[in-house]
Amino acid sequence: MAAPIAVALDAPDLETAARWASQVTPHVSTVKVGLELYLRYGPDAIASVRGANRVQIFLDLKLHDIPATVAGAARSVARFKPAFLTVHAVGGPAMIRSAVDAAPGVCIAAVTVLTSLSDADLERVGMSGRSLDVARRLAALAVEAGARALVCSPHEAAALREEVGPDITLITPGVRPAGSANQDQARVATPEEALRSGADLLVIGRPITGAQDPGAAAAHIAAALRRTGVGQH
Ligand SMILES: O=c1ccn([C@@H]2O[C@H](COP(=O)(O)O)[C@@H](O)[C@H]2O)c(=O)[nH]1
Repeated sequence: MAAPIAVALDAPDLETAARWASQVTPHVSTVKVGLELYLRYGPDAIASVRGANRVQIFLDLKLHDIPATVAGAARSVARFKPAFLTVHAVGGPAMIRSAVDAAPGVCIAAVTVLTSLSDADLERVGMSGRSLDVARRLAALAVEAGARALVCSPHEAAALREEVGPDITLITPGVRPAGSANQDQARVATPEEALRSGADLLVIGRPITGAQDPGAAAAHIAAALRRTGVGQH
C-alpha cells in the first residue's frame, strides 16, 4: 500500500519533476505541484507529473485574494482534477467558501499557519498568540466555511483533530526524518511523530528529492511509517 506521503516536487524544470514523480510513485500516495513548477509550466506541470503514474495530485497554489478572484482561479484549475487545492485560511470565510463552491470535485485544503513561521515571526506579522492557538482559530473558521482539509504543522495536528473531528483531512508539511536539516522550516517533526499526532498526509520535499536516490528515500520513509502501525488498515 502506498504511504500517506505527498512528495513536494519543487523542481526547476519539468523533466526533473517528472523523473522524481516516477521514482517515488511506487511508494507514496500523492505528489505535490507547487508554485515553482505551476507558475513556470501551468497545466503541463500536472500532466507531466501525472504521466502514467497512479497517484493523486496535490495542487498547492495557496490562493489568497478576494472571493471572486479565488473562485475564478479555483474554477480554472478544477478541470485538471487535483485531489487537493490549497487556499490560505487568512483569506477569510467568504474566500474559502468561494473556492469550495467553484471547485465541487476538489478537496479544498486551508493553510492555517505556514510551517516556516515561528511564534516570534507570527508576532511580527501582527498575529498575536501562539501558533497553536492561531492555527486552531483558523482551522475552525476554515472548516465552518466548507474546507474539508487543513494544512498545519505536525505540532498542531493533535489539537486540530480535537477541534475539527475525524472527518477532516489533516495535511502536515514541516516533516523531517531524524538527522535531516530543518532548512527553512520552523515547526518540524519526524514522519513517525507526525503520523502519531493524527496527520493523514505528510508533505515531504527536500529530504526525498534532495537524496541521491529519491525513490529509495521515499521507500525508506514509507517502510518506517508502516512499522509504526498507525493508519494501517
Ligand atoms: O505551511 C506550509 C504549507 C506548504 N508547504 C509546502 O510544503 C513543501 C515542503 O517542502 P520541504 O522541502 O519538505 O520543506 C513545500 O513545497 C512548501 O511550499 C510548507 O512547507 N509549509
